[in-house]
Amino acid sequence: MASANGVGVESSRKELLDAQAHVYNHTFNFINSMSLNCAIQLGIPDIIHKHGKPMTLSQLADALPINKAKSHGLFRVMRILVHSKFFNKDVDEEEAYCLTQASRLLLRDDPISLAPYVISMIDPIMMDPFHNLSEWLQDECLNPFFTKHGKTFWELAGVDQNLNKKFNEAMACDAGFVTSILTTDCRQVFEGLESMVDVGGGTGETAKGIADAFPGLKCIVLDLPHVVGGLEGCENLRFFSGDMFESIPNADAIFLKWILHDWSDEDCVKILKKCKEAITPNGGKVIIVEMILEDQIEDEKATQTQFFFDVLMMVGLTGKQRSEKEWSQLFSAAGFGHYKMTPAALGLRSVIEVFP
Ligand SMILES: C[S@@+](CC[C@H](N)C(=O)[O-])C[C@H]1O[C@@H](n2cnc3c(N)ncnc32)[C@H](O)[C@@H]1O
Ligand SMILES: O=c1cc(-c2ccc(O)c(O)c2)oc2c(O)c(O)ccc12
Repeated sequence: MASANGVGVESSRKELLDAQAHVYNHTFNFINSMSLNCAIQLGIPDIIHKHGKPMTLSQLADALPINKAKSHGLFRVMRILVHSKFFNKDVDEEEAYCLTQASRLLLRDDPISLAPYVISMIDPIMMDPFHNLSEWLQDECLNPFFTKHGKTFWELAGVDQNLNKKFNEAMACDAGFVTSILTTDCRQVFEGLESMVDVGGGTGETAKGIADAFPGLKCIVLDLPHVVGGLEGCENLRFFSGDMFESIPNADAIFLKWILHDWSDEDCVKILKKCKEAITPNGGKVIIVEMILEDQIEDEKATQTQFFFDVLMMVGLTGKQRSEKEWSQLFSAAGFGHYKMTPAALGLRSVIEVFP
């Protein structure tokens, strides 16, 4: 209803238009992900890096295997990525593109490149299940991934070599950055250990980084046959094919990075009980690298990203992200006595040591 001076109409019209813009923005937020995927597929960060100085649109178009008649399309994709701070526009002379810290993390040959991670997560096999979310909420299936593919993610990764390779590379690319922090800022977590099993350690990059930093530490990577099959260890690192729900090799410490967030509370208790059986009595521990959902919202973007990961685990697997209270309930249910958290040791993720 119009107020006497019409302000009501104006503010309600502005509120309505803002709400409409909000709906449009969220409907097309995926274009950020798709533009990022496009830039990585074309190798744009590497091409700009190799150019050695800010690169104009025409120089970039000439360096790319694209149809030059579509250079304006390239401009429009780059405009999105400049807006989302993956590239800067240097305007000293002609407008030219340069890298930001985020796009430096997308350089293919960088030891901490996240390019493989983006490529894996934007793959249609991984993305399609999101279209089944509402259907899954109404059906009896395990998760939207199963609704879409008729298999669990681990079952499909066991038979689809391309999916398996892309995913393992995605997980591996997280290792370099994480181990550089774990073996410095969190060095005390590993000091004094003689043996450690990285359960679900993938292709071993994280364990290798830790084994290199602690030459006296005997490390084992336990993972499924389609992940560790054929992998060769080195001095103090070896691979072990098995099922963490069946048996975990004994060690002073069990390392669980991005494992428990994959699984339901019930499965996490099963895994943690197997870990408790495996750790050395009197001094053994479980080392967990995971997110800890905060109750109070401080950094909205970090919280949103953690919520993204939470829904990701619901869609792709049977897991979730957990608050400190939820973590402590799991530890208690698995028979552990106490825990020590190092919150945000790894930015969005924390280090949790759990003791019998
Ligand atoms: C999300 S990935 C994390 C990999 C690695 N920890 C990292 O952070 O990069 C989960 C890992 O658990 C492994 N996994 C799944 N089910 C398993 C099982 N039953 N026994 C052992 N490993 C398993 C997967 O093959 C995968 O390598
Ligand atoms: O275990 C994981 C599984 C998935 C995953 C599986 C099926 C999907 O359909 C999907 O979209 C994502 O994604 C992960 C991830 O993104 C991480 O950062 C760490 C671990 C995982």
